[in-house]
Amino acid sequence: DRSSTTSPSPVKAASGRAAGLFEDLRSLRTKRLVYEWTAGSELMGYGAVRRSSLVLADERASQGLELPEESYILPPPDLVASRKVSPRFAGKLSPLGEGSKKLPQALIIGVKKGGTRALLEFLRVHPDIRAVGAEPHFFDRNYENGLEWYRELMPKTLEGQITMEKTPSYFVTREAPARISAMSRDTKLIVVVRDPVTRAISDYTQTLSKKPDIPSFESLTFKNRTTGLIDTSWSAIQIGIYAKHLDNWLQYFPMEQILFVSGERLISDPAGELGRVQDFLGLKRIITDKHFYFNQTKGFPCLKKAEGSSKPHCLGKTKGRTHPNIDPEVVQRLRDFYRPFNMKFYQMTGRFFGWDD
Ligand SMILES: Nc1ncnc2c1ncn2[C@@H]1O[C@H](COP(=O)(O)OS(=O)(=O)O)[C@@H](OP(=O)(O)O)[C@H]1O
Repeated sequence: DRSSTTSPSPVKAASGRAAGLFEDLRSLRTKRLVYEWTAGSELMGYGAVRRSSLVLADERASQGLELPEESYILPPPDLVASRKVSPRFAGKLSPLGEGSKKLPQALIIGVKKGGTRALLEFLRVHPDIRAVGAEPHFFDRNYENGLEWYRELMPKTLEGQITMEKTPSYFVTREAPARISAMSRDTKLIVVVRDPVTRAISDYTQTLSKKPDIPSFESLTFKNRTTGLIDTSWSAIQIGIYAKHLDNWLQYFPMEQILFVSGERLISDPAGELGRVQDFLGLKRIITDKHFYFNQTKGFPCLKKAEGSSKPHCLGKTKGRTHPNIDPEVVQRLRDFYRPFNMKFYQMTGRFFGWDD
């Protein structure tokens, strides 16, 4: 039943437990900030763009809003629906265009710069997964458009196929858990996490590529460089406090419904992480080692054959950028800052991600 809206008691139990764990965070020096973050943060807000923003890239750029990755700007739904069956859909959709559009049963909700595009592209190889290429931003920016609008964006699926989308900002959107739970409390959630320090630098590198005149990473990191006080209102820093964001999700979803993928392992052992994801989604392990090769030039694993194609496929040039060198002292200060939050996150998820060696 995908229309139920109330939470079962296990969710409450899980959230109670999480709340307890999170209480420990109060003892941290950062306590005051943790609680300030929940209100009025740019991250928690939505509604900057209420209309279908997916095709308004230029307009959004002029409003200073973040653009989706170039090649993933979605064409209008009508165009998608009327498109002739391409080789991309080979074996998944009959030439008659059979199947129906369903709301997603699984979502990649984050984190920004975690490796979400790689995960989605790899998952699309599976014959039982159909995914939207663009980021719909439904549960943050486009919620007012309604569920029918959202469903229209989805590809047609046949019986047994799983519909998916990825929008990395959901993980830090305060309203997202309640909204997703209202769509279906059975939604499976996947979070690709990455060392928060590297993630912050990656995030900064992306912003820098669009706005070359922004201040240095080092100066944005601190509220006051002399005292070493970190500016936790800077989104590049805030997104990496995974334990705090996760706490919000646990108010609506039990831990068993959330899978954490290691962004680092997704690079060093893509087949291993994909195995876990396929298990979590209840799918046969079809994506294996055989699907990947390590591309020396790219420096990343790539697909031997992309979805519906016979050609090798690496992610685009915005994935796997060279990061600027950051003052090692600043990196160390950030490591110290994140350590307790990382520990809490390992404790909550039951997985050691190894960011704090
Ligand atoms: N196979 C493969 N190829 C290329 N890149 C890979 C791959 N696997 C993971 N990554 C890492 O993905 C990082 C980008 O993360 P996201 O796709 O989540 O970014 S975004 O939030 O959607 O913009 C990107 O971050 P940067 O290295 O900082 O560019 C990559 O490190």
